[in-house]
Amino acid sequence: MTTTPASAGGTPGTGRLLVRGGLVITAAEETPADVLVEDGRIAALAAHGSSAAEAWTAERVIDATGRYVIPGGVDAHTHMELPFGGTFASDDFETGTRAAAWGGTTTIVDFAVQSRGGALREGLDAWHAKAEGRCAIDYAFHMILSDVNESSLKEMDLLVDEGITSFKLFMAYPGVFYSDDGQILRAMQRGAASGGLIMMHAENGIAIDVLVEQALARGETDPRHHGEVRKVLLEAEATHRAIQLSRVAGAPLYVVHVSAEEAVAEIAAARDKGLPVFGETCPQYLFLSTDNLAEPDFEGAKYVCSTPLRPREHQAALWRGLRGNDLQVVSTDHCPFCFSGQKELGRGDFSRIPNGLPGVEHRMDLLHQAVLDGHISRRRWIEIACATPARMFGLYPRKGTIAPGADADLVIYDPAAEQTLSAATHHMNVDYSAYEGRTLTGRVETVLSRGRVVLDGREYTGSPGHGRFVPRSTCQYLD
Ligand SMILES: NC(=O)NCCC(=O)O
Ligand SMILES: [Zn+2]
Ligand SMILES: [Zn+2]
Repeated sequence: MTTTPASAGGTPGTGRLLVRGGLVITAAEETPADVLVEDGRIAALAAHGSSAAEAWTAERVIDATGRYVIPGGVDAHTHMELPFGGTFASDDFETGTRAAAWGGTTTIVDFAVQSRGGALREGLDAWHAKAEGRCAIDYAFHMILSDVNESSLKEMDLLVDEGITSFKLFMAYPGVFYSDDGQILRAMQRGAASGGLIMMHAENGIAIDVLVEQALARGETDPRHHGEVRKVLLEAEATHRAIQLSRVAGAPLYVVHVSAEEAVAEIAAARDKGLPVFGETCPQYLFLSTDNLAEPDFEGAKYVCSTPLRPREHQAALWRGLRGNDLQVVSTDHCPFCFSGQKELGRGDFSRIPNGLPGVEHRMDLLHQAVLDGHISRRRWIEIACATPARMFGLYPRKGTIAPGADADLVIYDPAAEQTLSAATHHMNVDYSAYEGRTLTGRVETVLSRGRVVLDGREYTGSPGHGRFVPRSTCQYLD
């Protein structure tokens, strides 16, 4: 084990802190080691009881005996304050990043939005203004392209240069975020040239809108019909089409919020050919299903998101995809809307229910439960939740691992603590929990963000404005 000194930087003034006695888990290894933090960075690791570790002194020593010491989570898909369906996602950057910290996530990558007819710059400036001075943890941005034209294509290059190195396109939501195949191909070509990674919402939105209209005409207005019209075949078809377009453009492709077995199969087939195609899924597709969408008295609205929740049988393919690396990342797609006053906008018309689920607080814990349930290994947990999202989006090794020189974004995790998820106890600004009453084993105990303790033995010690914008390099998962 090395004891490399930290380079200058990080968070000056946070001093020296020592995490003693824990099991350090990264994507690469599990090591019983002490971790020395200096000025906001990892300074060194050394085996418990080694002469190097015994010689260390620090202003604060955290006893991690019986605990895991893991990298802070990297959630590469959040939507704080997203405008959608005439309302806004209910977490802003202050409440959303605080909830993320409670759940052991220390970096989010949120989506700045280009409005139709607007410039990328305007959208990016607006998102900087929303986030600056408010975040408890570090943050970065992707850019949503809602209007691919000559000028926005040119702007893509400028954004890559300033650390916005990924762009989301939508094959869904005609008239809102939707891009046609020609626009998609052009954006992919531009991304291929500049290193900007294209992220795809892969659902055939044109066909879905026909089915929505027909369903409503038949009087099928309940939330469960949202799942029925957004058919598996239309996710698979769009995934296939996106892959073919990316091949034509010579561009890598990252498919977001994959929910259907058939879509995983498309990604797996592309990867079998050696193509740079990657997939992300989310906890809601792994733990929830159309049974939730069918809950009576409009309760199913709590589970309306797109791509939609699928029948439970799809979950096995998602877990298999995560184990076999056909899917690389689990992000939350955190996009909360309160049941009262927001989800209720769609009473009598499921197509008016704002799309999205809360989840930024629970990703690390749900995936730890998946370790205990035998779906993934401990190291794979850290790989899909920390290391790979950091590499995929140009944040590694500053984020996503525990190594000398990395930011001291650390989580002391109690693998034996029991907790019950509930809206009464969560920290997200939303009036329901998608996991109400679910009992999990494992809980975040203490969290460091760049060496600063932001959660201290389940007491919140963070503050808005500690979190900084992190410009990203281009995708490192292709290296
Ligand atoms: N996923 C969802 O339902 N809402 C957020 C927007 C998106 O990611 O498509
Ligand atoms: Zn999407
Ligand atoms: Zn999203």
